[in-house]
Amino acid sequence: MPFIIAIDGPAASGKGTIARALAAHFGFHHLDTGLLYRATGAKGGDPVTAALSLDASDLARADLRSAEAGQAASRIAAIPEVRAALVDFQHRFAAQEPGAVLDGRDIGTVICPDAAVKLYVTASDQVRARRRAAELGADPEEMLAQLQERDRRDSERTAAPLKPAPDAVLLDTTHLGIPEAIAQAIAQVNKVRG
Ligand SMILES: Nc1ncnc2c1ncn2[C@@H]1O[C@H](COP(=O)(O)OP(=O)(O)O)[C@@H](O)[C@H]1O
Ligand SMILES: Nc1ccn([C@@H]2O[C@H](COP(=O)(O)OP(=O)(O)O)[C@@H](O)[C@H]2O)c(=O)n1
Repeated sequence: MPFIIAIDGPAASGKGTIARALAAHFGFHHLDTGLLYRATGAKGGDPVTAALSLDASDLARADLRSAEAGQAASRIAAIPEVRAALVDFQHRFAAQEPGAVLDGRDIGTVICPDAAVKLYVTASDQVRARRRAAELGADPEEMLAQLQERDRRDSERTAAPLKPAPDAVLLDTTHLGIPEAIAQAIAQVNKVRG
């Protein structure tokens, strides 16, 4: 049985940073599931067809990290048929030995409800906006409005909304530096791995 770590949370909370570090530390595979939605939105055309035909070149596009790609992703991510089209790929990824770390919005609730460890990573809206604005060279106030709009859409949709799984451990990174946040995540995994 592969060891699965599910990491969910709102935009720019530090999910990817923690997921990459956990995968490196434990020698696991890592999938940023947000990239699947970003690539689907960026591909254009019918989003269900786009989701079903994603290939490596779609996922390697240089523009996927932009704020615009994030907004487009969150719009198509509310369509149940788009989400359904991406489930198999995520399940196959999660089945890899010796383990996998997947980060997104619905990993602990829908995609991998039996994950060995579930983390729900948060940070205050202002801190998340500041960090993402610094990363993209954007205005923090505009970024705050964008992140809040995206979080609202992701939380209010009916299909796999953003919310913590009942058995998720909350990790608030508002006052944590990257090394501290990673250390806390590793400690949570070690509690389960023994
Ligand atoms: N604990 C932290 N302290 C300071 N900056 C952080 C922290 N965690 C992540 N970051 C930075 O914040 C930005 C968003 O982090 P990221 O891991 O991409 O979030 P997510 O995957 O949730 O969108 C990145 O620029 C990252 O380097
Ligand atoms: N498992 C997932 C991952 C992302 N998404 C959607 O894809 C968008 C982009 O996700 P992301 O993880 O790349 O976004 P950031 O948190 O990195 O800003 C989100 O706002 C969600 O709408 C989703 O619905 N389910």
